[in-house]
Amino acid sequence: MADRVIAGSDHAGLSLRAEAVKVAKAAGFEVEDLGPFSGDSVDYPDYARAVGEAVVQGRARLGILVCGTGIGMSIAANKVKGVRAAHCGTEFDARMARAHNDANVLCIGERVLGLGVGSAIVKAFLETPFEGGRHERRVQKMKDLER
Ligand SMILES: O=C(CO)[C@H](O)[C@H](O)[C@H](O)COP(=O)(O)O
Repeated sequence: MADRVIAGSDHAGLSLRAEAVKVAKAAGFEVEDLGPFSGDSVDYPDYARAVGEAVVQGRARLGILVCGTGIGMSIAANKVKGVRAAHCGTEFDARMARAHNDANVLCIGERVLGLGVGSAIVKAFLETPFEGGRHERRVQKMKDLER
């Protein structure tokens, strides 16, 4: 079965979400795109919840959330038990979020990053594996905080 990514945004993240979907498909992922599909104003917590729950339920291995800044999405997604959402502003952030934190949801801001930098961050997030080792213990301690 193909590796799966699930994506969502609010109205402020439509264009970067579309780019993220293209990047994920080009990297070989099967993509589920939860929308929205018009520019009407919507509420980011609704999409953060939908993507976060889908990842935790195993419908996709990784999630991508885009809003204006990425901040609201990350705050909301991290309230879903089992989500480790990382708000990333650089490719280095994205690589470390996967390699060290085993982040399962990427949160990015279209109004801050634009499409070029945003797409590069998505690519870095999707292509970086979790390193394990000493980071396993730390990730487990984060999971313990949820109990
Ligand atoms: O949640 C956010 C800020 O942390 C997002 O950037 C939203 O996209 C933003 O708040 C939406 O703002 P708008 O004025 O309703 O377009």
